[in-house]
Amino acid sequence: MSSLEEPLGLGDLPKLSINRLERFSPNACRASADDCSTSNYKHHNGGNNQTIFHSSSHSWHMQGQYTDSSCNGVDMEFRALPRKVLWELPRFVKIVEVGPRDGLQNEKSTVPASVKIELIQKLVASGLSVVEATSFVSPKWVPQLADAKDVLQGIRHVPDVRFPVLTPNLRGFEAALAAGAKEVAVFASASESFSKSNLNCTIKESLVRYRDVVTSAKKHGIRIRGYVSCVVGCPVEGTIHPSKVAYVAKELYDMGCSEISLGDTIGVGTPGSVLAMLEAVMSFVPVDKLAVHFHDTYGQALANILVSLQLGINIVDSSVSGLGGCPYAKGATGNVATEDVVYMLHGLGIETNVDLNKLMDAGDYISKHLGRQSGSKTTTALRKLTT
Ligand SMILES: CC(C)(COP(=O)([O-])OP(=O)([O-])OC[C@H]1O[C@@H](n2cnc3c(N)ncnc32)[C@H](O)[C@@H]1OP(=O)([O-])[O-])[C@@H](O)C(=O)NCCC(=O)NCCSC(=O)C[C@@](C)(O)CC(=O)[O-]
Repeated sequence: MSSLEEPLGLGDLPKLSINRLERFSPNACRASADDCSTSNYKHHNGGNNQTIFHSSSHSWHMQGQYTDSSCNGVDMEFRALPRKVLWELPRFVKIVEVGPRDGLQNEKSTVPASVKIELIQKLVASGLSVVEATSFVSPKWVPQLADAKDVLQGIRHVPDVRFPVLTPNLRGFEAALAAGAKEVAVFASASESFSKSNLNCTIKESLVRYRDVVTSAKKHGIRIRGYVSCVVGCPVEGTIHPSKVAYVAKELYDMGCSEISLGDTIGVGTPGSVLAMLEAVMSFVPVDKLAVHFHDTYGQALANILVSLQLGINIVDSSVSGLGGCPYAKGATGNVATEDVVYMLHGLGIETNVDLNKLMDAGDYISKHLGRQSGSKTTTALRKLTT
């Protein structure tokens, strides 16, 4: 065996003392409630009670062993680490499930309305409180969602859940309203080329249309979400400058959208490019009005979500089983899988109100219908353990 293949012994780690390594274990400092003060499970950040570092977490490393006051032998520098990483995270993240819309709009075969309705009911049963149900768009452009009215009819009795639907223009808004929609979403782009291929109009023209939709929605007391797509990259134009994203986000916010979802439509973002984009947008739109929407083409979505949470965002879009892609963005894969997001958030001690097992059942249901394996790594791993 070459030295590279040999496992490292503790003595090979000169920078970490053995004491430190022992403490970095689930059983370390068990008696922390007695030995260590737990008084530091308060939230800092000027009383912002959204931040985390609380004892109700599921993670061993947050169960009480790290405190400010003296705990015999515990290295201050080491104790600072989880604080540094976790301090600014929200306690609760609202997940906006977009699988039935963003996911199924991209399927080659059209999924029957009855299956969509059952999927939505299963998603709701898992605890999700916002499920984007469908789109009132041209059936010529997106035939997969031509049954929007039937889907909305099928879920109209489901209580206490928000079901936003996409509306590209006044016509779509009126159709959604007639079908019983209580919440709609308009979707602009930060890329001129993508706006033209997705909406057949310029960014400015789309904003004019959306102003009409928002005005009408306000009259009817309908809540409106605004999307910005291509927030870091466009399939035609390549890199998108953060200032373009900030401009469109601000326009949508100023016209009355209550929440702005920032979509990395082709999944090219990294924590670096996402950070720059979010900084620009946050100069114009309050952070509590922002959501992030990552596709996982390059496997960066969870990292991008984490960096977004660290900046204070607490609304995350995702798609059960990682369904999706984008009909106008060749090669773009699905949204980040909701199961993977929930697994990560719960691992960080962040609440979601979502039951992971029930969510995986919903994912299994639609994956089985589509005749393929779940796109969720969490589901794949956990199912292997139980079969
Ligand atoms: C925007 C339009 C409507 C303009 O469509 P258009 O072709 O520019 O305009 P048009 O007015 O000439 O309409 C063409 C046909 O659509 C009809 N029409 C017109 N409006 C509607 C409507 N609301 N509902 C039903 N039908 C409609 C209209 O009546 C006409 O029918 P025809 O006369 O040919 O028989 C069209 O381009 C369209 O529907 N595009 C689909 C856009 C779409 O759904 N894209 C996928 C969304 S995904 C996304 O944007 C990204 C996001 C949000 O997921 C975030 C991310 O992932 O990053």
